[in-house]
Amino acid sequence: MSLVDVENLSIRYGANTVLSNVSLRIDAGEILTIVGPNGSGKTSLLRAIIGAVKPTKGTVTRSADVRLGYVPQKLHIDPTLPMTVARFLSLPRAVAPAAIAAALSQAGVPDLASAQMSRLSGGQFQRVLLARALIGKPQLLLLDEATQGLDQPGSAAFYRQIEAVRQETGCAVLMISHELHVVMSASDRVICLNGHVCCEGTPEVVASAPEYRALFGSGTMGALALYRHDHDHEHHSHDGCDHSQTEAAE
Ligand SMILES: Nc1ncnc2c1ncn2[C@@H]1O[C@H](COP(=O)(O)OP(=O)(O)OP(=O)(O)O)[C@@H](O)[C@H]1O
Repeated sequence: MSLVDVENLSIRYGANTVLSNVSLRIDAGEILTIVGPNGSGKTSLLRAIIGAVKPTKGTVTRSADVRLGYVPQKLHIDPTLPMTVARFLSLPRAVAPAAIAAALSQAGVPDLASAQMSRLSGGQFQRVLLARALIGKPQLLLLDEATQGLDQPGSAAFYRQIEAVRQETGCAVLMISHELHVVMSASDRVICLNGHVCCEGTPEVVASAPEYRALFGSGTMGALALYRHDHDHEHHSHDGCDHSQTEAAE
């Protein structure tokens, strides 16, 4: 059963078309990763899925009453503001201490309830954001480059936690990531985005696809060649890809 159906989605900001004719579905319980260079429309896609951006064209259909949990890329909290983790998790609505404890435990940081937000390490902070997303018992967890700023072991541990959460709760996960070599192994399916869907499939299929290699290179699963897009691959007319539009938008 699909939780979200995106059909022929296009998003334009003024004259800038950032997504053209993107279609995808997210099924219950699957881990789907979106990869793509900077400015390729990943965040815009995610924001359209949660309803924060209106499609210019196309539709986003969420299954009735689907519960979403969103882990943002970053959240700035004024370091001079005293606030415990438990208090933070009770904003904007009060949450029972047992629910806070359960969410923190699921996020892998069971002992942090009374810690000060300003004293958390980067990895602990991201897990608290994960705990916040888990409080509503989401059926779909959306993560927007949630490991930005963490070192490689830190992000690998974070993604293992995500897999554990999926295992425990059965939620589906949609994540955006630049750390392809790390998330690829944790994903059931990968979509490579560059204003349009360049290629998609299992991690193995995407990693060996010429479109993916053109974007990310092939060394260490592309990890060393991020963000380069030479447009040296060809699209066939039947795949509906139009790079001229994306390039004009960049
Ligand atoms: N609210 C907005 N108004 C105008 N332009 C926007 C808005 N949000 C994003 N953009 C532009 O749309 C393009 C795609 O941005 P988006 O954040 O979706 O890409 P991204 O793939 O997530 O990028 P990154 O990897 O750098 O986070 C960028 O050129 C960006 O400047």
